[in-house]
Amino acid sequence: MNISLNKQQHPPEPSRQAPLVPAAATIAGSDSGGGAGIQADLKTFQELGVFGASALTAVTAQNTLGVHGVHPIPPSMVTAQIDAVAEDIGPAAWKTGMLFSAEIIEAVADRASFYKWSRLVVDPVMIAKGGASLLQENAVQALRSLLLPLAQVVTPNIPEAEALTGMRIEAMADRKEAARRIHAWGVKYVVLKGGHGGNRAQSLDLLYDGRVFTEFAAPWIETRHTHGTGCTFAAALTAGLASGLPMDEGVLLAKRFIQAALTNPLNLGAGHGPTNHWGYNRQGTAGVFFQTAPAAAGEGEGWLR
Ligand SMILES: Nc1ncnc2c1ncn2[C@@H]1O[C@H](COP(=O)(O)OP(=O)(O)OP(=O)(O)O)[C@@H](O)[C@H]1O
Ligand SMILES: Cc1ncc(CO)c(N)n1
Repeated sequence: MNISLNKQQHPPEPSRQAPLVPAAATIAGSDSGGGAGIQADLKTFQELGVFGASALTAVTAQNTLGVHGVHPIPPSMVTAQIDAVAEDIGPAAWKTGMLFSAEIIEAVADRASFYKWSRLVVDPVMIAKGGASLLQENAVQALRSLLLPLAQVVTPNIPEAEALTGMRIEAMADRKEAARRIHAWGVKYVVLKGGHGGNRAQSLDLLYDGRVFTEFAAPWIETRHTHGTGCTFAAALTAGLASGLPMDEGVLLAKRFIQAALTNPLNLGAGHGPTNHWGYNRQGTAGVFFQTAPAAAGEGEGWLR
């Protein structure tokens, strides 16, 4: 029998039938330990009923104790993966995670504007939990000037927001000022995550749409199993947007998902263990509070669901 590995002469006819599930794609690095990066994204998509596609930006040798090595993918290969997914699968939402270099950011921004993605979630990954750098220093500027203006939403943690804006963030007023500055670069929504906020009573995330601040708060969970919380949170938001949720409901879904994923740890690894991606569907979660600010006179304040 003759087996030919040659490329097909004609691309297969794309299906004209409506897909049974929404699709989303992640442009991110591989975490060999399975708790963060592309692995966390795809597991989260799957748990939330969304088909996951991917474009790999880097391979990391990594576990719960640290990052042992980083091998970036050539930018042209990142572009080729995005084109392959965009032209055939047509995801309803895209997410970026570890992008590593200014060259990869340029390639991704080029594709984002070419395909005019309306639902693009940018998680500005910079440093792994153990302290290893996942974004070269000279790439922060590229992220800010090339990618953020094309994003629907950006999800920095506090150190990332500090690196992007160059300001110190301590009080709530600083968080709001940072969100305002980031929003001014053209991104439609900013979610400033509070996992690094130093408040051991609650974890509070702030959504800013250029007009109103919405707070999403949940009880703080004392655990060392926090590897990949940022990736998982942004992936859940991406899945929500791919499923047609408006931004505030997408953030609420993400907050509930990460709360459940932190609640029942899997006890894997000796360091920062992975979160439990099954938690949301197996255990569910309660106690995520939301309020719009200014919260004066109780306007728009309350339990969302
Ligand atoms: N111990 C905790 N208890 C409750 N919620 C938490 C805790 N740690 C993080 N979160 C929540 O998890 C989400 C991710 O936040 P975080 O600020 O930790 O992201 P990150 O630093 O980008 O994660 P990573 O280190 O994986 O990149 C946010 O919704 C945050 O409020
Ligand atoms: C590949 C990868 N992406 C993102 C993070 C951030 O958690 C990580 N540790 N590794």
